[in-house]
Amino acid sequence: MSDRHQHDHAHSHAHAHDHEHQHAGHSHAAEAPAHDACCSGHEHAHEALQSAIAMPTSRKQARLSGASEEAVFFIQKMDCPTEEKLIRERLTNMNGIGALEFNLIQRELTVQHQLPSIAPIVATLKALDMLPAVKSDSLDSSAGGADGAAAQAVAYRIPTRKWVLLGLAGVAALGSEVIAWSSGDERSLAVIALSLLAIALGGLGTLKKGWIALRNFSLNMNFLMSLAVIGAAVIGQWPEAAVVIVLFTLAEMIEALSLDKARNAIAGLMAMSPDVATVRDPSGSSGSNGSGWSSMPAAKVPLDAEVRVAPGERVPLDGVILNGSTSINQAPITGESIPVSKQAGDQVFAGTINEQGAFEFRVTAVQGDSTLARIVKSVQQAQGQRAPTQRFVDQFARYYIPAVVLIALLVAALPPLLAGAPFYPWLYKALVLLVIACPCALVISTPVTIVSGLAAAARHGILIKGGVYLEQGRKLKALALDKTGTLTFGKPVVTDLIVLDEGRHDSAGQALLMAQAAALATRSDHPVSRAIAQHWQTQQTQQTQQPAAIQVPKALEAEDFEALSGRGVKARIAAQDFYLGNHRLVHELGMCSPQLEARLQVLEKQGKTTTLLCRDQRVELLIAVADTVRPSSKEAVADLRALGVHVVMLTGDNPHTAQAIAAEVAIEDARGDQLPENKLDAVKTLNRQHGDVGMVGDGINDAPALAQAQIGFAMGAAGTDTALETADVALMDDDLRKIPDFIRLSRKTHAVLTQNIGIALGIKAVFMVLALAGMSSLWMAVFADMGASLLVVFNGLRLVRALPAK
Ligand SMILES: Nc1ncnc2c1ncn2[C@@H]1O[C@H](COP(=O)(O)OP(=O)(O)OP(=O)(O)O)[C@@H](O)[C@H]1O
Ligand SMILES: [Cu+]
Repeated sequence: MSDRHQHDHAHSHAHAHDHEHQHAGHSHAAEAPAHDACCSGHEHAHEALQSAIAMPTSRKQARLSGASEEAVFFIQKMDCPTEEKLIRERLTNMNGIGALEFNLIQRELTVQHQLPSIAPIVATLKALDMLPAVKSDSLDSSAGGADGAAAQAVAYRIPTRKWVLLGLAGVAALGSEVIAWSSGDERSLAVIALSLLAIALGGLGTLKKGWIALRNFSLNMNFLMSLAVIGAAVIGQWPEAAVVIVLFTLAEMIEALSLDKARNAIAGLMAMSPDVATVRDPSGSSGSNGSGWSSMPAAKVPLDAEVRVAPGERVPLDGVILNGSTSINQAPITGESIPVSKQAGDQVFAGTINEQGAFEFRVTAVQGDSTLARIVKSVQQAQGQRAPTQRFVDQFARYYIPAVVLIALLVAALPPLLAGAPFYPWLYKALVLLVIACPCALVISTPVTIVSGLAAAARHGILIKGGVYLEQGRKLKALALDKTGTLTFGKPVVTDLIVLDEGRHDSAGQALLMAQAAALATRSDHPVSRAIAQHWQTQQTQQTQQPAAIQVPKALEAEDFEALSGRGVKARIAAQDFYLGNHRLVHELGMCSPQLEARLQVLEKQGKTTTLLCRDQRVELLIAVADTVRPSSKEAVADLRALGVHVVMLTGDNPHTAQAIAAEVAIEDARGDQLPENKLDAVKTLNRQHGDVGMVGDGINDAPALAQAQIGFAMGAAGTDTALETADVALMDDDLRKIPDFIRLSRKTHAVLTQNIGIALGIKAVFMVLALAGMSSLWMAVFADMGASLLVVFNGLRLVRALPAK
C-alpha cells in the first residue's frame, strides 16, 4: 500500500527489470497481495520507498563509512562494561579499524575494518585474554555458522566448576576470618594460608584481568579490586583481602546472571515460534505415515512448502493461506490478542496462535527470515546501539574512576604526610575508596533498562529501532498523521457516480465513461483509483449476470500512462487524452467552474473524496469515494491529547474532506491539499512551535516529512518488509493507540533510568562518606557495590512488564 505512488511510474517498464531485492533476502510472495489486479511494479516501488525513507537511518550508515569489512565476535568474557572499555581502547588505536559496536548483553563485538584479514583483531583480543569466537566475517563466509550459535548458548551459562571453586574459596575466606577473629592474630600462618587459598580459588581471574588492565594502562575495576586486595594483604589484613575478592567474584557472576535475564527477555520472543512443522511431502504419498504429511523441523522447511496447522497450534512459519479459514491470535506479533479471522489468500505469521479452524498455507519465508525472527534481530540490533543516557553514563565513568583514584591517593598520602597521622588506617580508607570507584552498577544500569524497554515494546507489537527513540519518545510534543490508511482503513468505496452533463450522453455513453475511468484507475495503486477500478469490476460481473441490461464496454486499454503526484493520473485511450484526478488537477488544467466546485463541496463536506474524469478538455464524470475511519483512531487521538501531544492531520486530500474526517476523530488541526513538500514544511514548523515531532505515514508522499520528524512511525508493519526496516518505530498492526503506549513506555523508561542512576550514585556517595569517616570496611564496600548492581538490574528488568497485557 505504501508503494502506490511509485507504482504508477514503474508500471510501463517494470518487466524489463529483474525483480531481485538486494536487502533482506525475503520472498516477494509475502508482500504481493493475492487479489491485486496488477502488481508488476511492486519491486520497484519498494526500492524507491526504501531509498526515500532510508534518510533517518543514514546517520547510522555515516558512522560506518570508510570501513568496508565487518566481523562479529562472540566474546564470552565480555560481560561487564570494564572489558568493553579495555577492548575499545586497544582496538581504536589499531590501524584499519573503523567503528566498534559492543553488545554486552549478547556479549558480541562488531568490528568494521579495512584489514586484509581479521587475524590482527583476533590477536589483539587474545592478548587481552578475551578469547574471541568468530561469529561472522565478511572476508570469510565459512566462518561462524550454526555450530557457533549453539556453542554460544552454552557459553552463556556459568560452568558448575566455577561455582564450586567459588564456594570453596568462600569457605576458605570465612575460615581465615574466623581463625583471625578467635585467635586475635590476623597474621598467623593459618590465616595467611587460608586467605591465599581463597584468593587462589576465587580471585585469580580478577588478579589476571587486573594485571592485563595495568599493562594496558586502563584503569578498570579489575585493576582497582586487585589493588585493593593486594593493598589489604600488604597492610596485613589477610582475611579482609580474601573476603573482598570472593565477594567481588560472586558479584560478577550474579551480574552475568542478571544480564542473562535481560537477554532472555529478547530470546523469549523467538521461543514463541514452534520448532516443528507438519509439511506436505513433495512427492505426495511417500509420507512416513502414508498420509502425505510429515513432521519436520521448522528450521528446515523450504520456501513454498505447504504446511498444515491444526486448531490450537501455533503457526510455525510465515506464509499465505491456501485453503481453510480460521481465526488467529496475533498477539506475539502485534500485541493484540483479539483473534483476527483469516481466509485463503491472507498472510499468517510464525509464532501466532491458531484458535479455531485447521488450514494449510504456503511458506513465504524460511524460519530465519520470518517476521518474528526479524523483530528479534531488530531488537538485538537496537540494543547494540548506545542510547543517549548510556553515552552520558560512559562519559561520566571515564572521569569518575580517575577522580576517585586520585582522591584515594590523596587520602592515603596527605594525612600521614601533612598531619603525621598513622599510615595504615588512612591507607585502608584509600583502599575502600578504590572499591567504591568501581562504576559497574552505574554503567550496567542503562543497557539493562533499555533492553527491557525494547523487549516490552516488542511484546506489545511496537518495534523500536534503537534506544535513542525509546528515550526520545517521551519528548514528543506533536504528532503528524496522514489520513488515508492511517486514520482511515485506506480502503475507500465508490459512493456517488455523477455524469456531469447528462443530456450529452445516452446510457451507453455513460457506461463508456465509467469504463474509461476504470481503464485509467486499474493502472494505479492509489486507494482512490483502486476503489474506482474495484467498483467497475463488480459492476461488470453483475451485468454479465443480467444479459438484458445495457451493453457494457469491454476493458479498455490505456496507453502513455502517467501518475501525477498529489493529483491523479493521465493516459490515452483510443488516441484521446484522459485525466482522472482531484479538484487540484482539474483546476490546474483550467477545466474548473464555480458550478463544479459547488457540487464538489457538497460531497467533500460529507467526508468523501472526489475524483473527476476529464476527456477532451471537458470534465465528464464525478466519482466520490468514502473511506471508513478506524474505530481505534479516535481513542488514540484523545489519548495523545491527554498526554499533551498536539495532533495534526496532514493529507493530500482536499481540505473539506480533511476537515470532515478530522471531525470524526476529534482532531482540531487538519490540513488538506498537502503535497510532499508541504508535509515536510509542516513538520519543520511543528518542530519549531512545539518541540519534538513524530510523524505517521505510509506513502512516498510522506517520506520527506518522515525523515524530517524526530521519530518516524510506520503502521501495519507485520505485512510489509519496508515498514519494518525503514521506520524508527514500527507498529506491527494498524492500531494508532500504540503510539500513546509507546510514549508512556518511554516516560517509564526515563523514570527507571533516572532512578537507577540515582541509586548507583547515591550508594557510592554514602559509602564515600562512610569510608572517609572510617566507618566502612572493604567488604562492606564490595557488598554495597554488588547490592547496587543487583538493584539497578532488577529495577531495569521491571520494565519488561511495563505495558499492560491486552
Ligand atoms: N492515482 C490516483 N488516482 C486517483 N486520485 C489520485 C491519485 N493520486 C492522487 N490522487 C488524488 O490526489 C489526492 C492526494 O493524493 P495523495 O496521495 O497526496 O494523498 P492521499 O493518499 O489522498 O492522502 P494522505 O496524504 O492522507 O495519504 C488524493 O486524495 C486523490 O484525490
Ligand atoms: Cu476549481
